[in-house]
Order: sequence, then structure tokens, then C-alpha cells
Amino acid sequence: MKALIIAENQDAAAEMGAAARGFADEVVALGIGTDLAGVADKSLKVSVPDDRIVEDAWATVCAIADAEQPARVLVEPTTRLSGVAGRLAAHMGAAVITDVLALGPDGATSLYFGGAGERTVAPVGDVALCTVSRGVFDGAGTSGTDAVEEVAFVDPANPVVRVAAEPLEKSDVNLAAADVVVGAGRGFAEEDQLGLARDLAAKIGAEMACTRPLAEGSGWMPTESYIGVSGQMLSPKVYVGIGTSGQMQHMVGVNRAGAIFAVNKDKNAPIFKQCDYGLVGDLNTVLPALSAAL
Ligand SMILES: Cc1cc2nc3c(=O)[nH]c(=O)nc-3n(C[C@H](O)[C@H](O)[C@H](O)COP(=O)(O)OP(=O)(O)OC[C@H]3O[C@@H](n4cnc5c(N)ncnc54)[C@H](O)[C@@H]3O)c2cc1C
Repeated sequence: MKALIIAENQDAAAEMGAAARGFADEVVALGIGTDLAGVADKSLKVSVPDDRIVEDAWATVCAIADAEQPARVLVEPTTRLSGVAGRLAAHMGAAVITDVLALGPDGATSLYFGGAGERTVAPVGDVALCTVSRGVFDGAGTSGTDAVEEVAFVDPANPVVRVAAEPLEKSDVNLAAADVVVGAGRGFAEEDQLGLARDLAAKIGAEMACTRPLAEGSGWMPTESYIGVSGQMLSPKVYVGIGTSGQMQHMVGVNRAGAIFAVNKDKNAPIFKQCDYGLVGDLNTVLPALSAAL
């Protein structure tokens, strides 16, 4: 069976390459705007012209799929590649399996209802396209060629025209590689209060992350720092959730942590049923005390 992995980021490609090695005889990688080294038997790259956007790479990706004829396509579900994946699945007539947690030659285990449950499914036809979130296959061994072959961009019919663009500030933190992660939630009423969590994180050598509302609601934290079914999936040694209620959509991103600690002022918060160590208290008093004691 041949697998095609499509990614914008090397780390995601490494994880998907390792997962594909578990069931595919041949793995082909396609980097959109990036060299993917050491993850597949064959590595292709398409560079998106300055006057086109990543979503317009779909025509190139469909042409590569036609040439390679993969039975499984694994896609890094960035916002931009999700659009490409939809077009590709329609073009290939592929079954689509999103939020995959485990992959085999016959099917996949995936999240459903926004992470409330897991199910095992199999495609009826010969071709399946799976989206694989970061961190799911973290640490799995990978191998492959470092030689990257540039593929010509195929201009699609009806491309999107970029009218204006403004660069966003990106965090350079690699949460997937962090052993210890502090996750801040809506228990932080003001942005300034996050300093309390940052002090604790500095004391214990942790990276800072958050729940989705702090990234996509208030915008206090970068988008790439939120954890969960629609954010990053992590498996750190330690996760410390502070002022986070423990909703499934968030916890599914950390429930593979070695140990989970929680601080919440509500003793009935759902996170206390999911953590290894829980501390009931107001973060405004608990965090300074913890940082001072450490
Ligand atoms: C389709 C879908 C996808 C989603 N994907 C994600 C995702 O990927 N990641 C994600 O995080 N969420 C996701 N969500 C949102 C998710 O359902 C929750 O709404 C969110 O995770 C809750 O964030 P929170 O725990 O910070 O806030 P809340 O649920 O509001 O919890 C705040 C907690 O802080 C506690 N608290 C308040 N004040 C203090 C204090 N002073 N000291 C200590 N504790 C205090 C409260 O008791 C409460 O338990 C998704 C939702 C949907 C519908």
C-alpha cells in the first residue's frame, strides 16, 4: 500500500511519516512550501508563487495524487491545508477520516463529537484521506530520504487573488517538544494575571499554553498555543491546568500526559475527575504561593 503525506511543517510530516511506516510499503511526502527531509521514500516539494496562496496548491496536489495513486493520504490539518485536503478528497473520491488517533492498513481510530468519543472506522473504497493533528504520533521513529524533488506549481482554474496581506506574530515555542506544559484557562480574568502562570512556568521549566478561549476569544495567547481537539495534541510528562474547567475538547489534547495537575477554585470542576493531583483554590493566591515555594 502506498501512502502520501502532505504537510507544511517538518515536525508534522515526521509524525505522519512514522505513522504511515506502520502500514504502508511506500511513503511519499509532499511539502507545501517546505522541504520535508528524512520522512519518506520520496520527497516532493511545491513552492507556491508569491501571487498565489497555499489553498491554490490544490491543483498541484491533485496532479501529484493522480501520478502517485496513493491508497492513503495523510494531511496535516492546518487551516490552509484543510482546504486543499477537501478538494483532493473530492477529486480522488476518497473516504475522509478526520482527527485520527491511530492508523492501520484497514482503518483508523478517530475522535468524534469534538473529542467526546473515539471510534474505529474503515473506508468502504480503496482510498482514504486522513487528517492527523500534531502530537498524536509524537516520538514515533521516522526514516526516509533527504533528497527533495521540486514539483512545478499547477495554476488552478479560478485561483484566489491576494489583495493584501499582513504578517502575524508567531510564537516560536515548540509545545509538542515540551516535557512540562502549563495551560492557562478562563480562570484568568485579566491578561496581566497570566504573569502569575508565566512565573510558575519559569520556575518549573514549563512552556506556556492555554485553552481555546484565551487564544481565539480574548487573543491573549498566540493561536498556536492552544491545546485540544482543534488545537495542538500533546503528550508531555507533566501538564498543569490552571483556571481550566476540564472540558473534553481541551482535555483530549493533554490526556496522554504522564501526570496532570490542576488548580481551580471550584471543587466541582470536571478537571478534578481527570487529574492526578488537584488543588482547590483561587489562582491569585495559589500561584504566588507555589512560585515562592519552588
Ligand atoms: C467544536 C469545538 C471545538 C473546541 N475545541 C477546543 C480546543 O481545541 N481547545 C480548547 O481548549 N477548547 C476547545 N473548545 C472549547 C471548550 O469546549 C471549552 O469551552 C474551553 O476549553 C473552556 O476553556 P476554559 O477551561 O479556559 O474555560 P471555562 O470552561 O470557562 O473554565 C474556567 C475555569 O476557571 C475556574 N476559575 C475561575 N476563576 C478562577 C480563579 N480565580 N482561580 C482558579 N480557578 C478559577 C472556573 O471554576 C472554571 O472551572 C471547543 C469547543 C467546540 C464547540
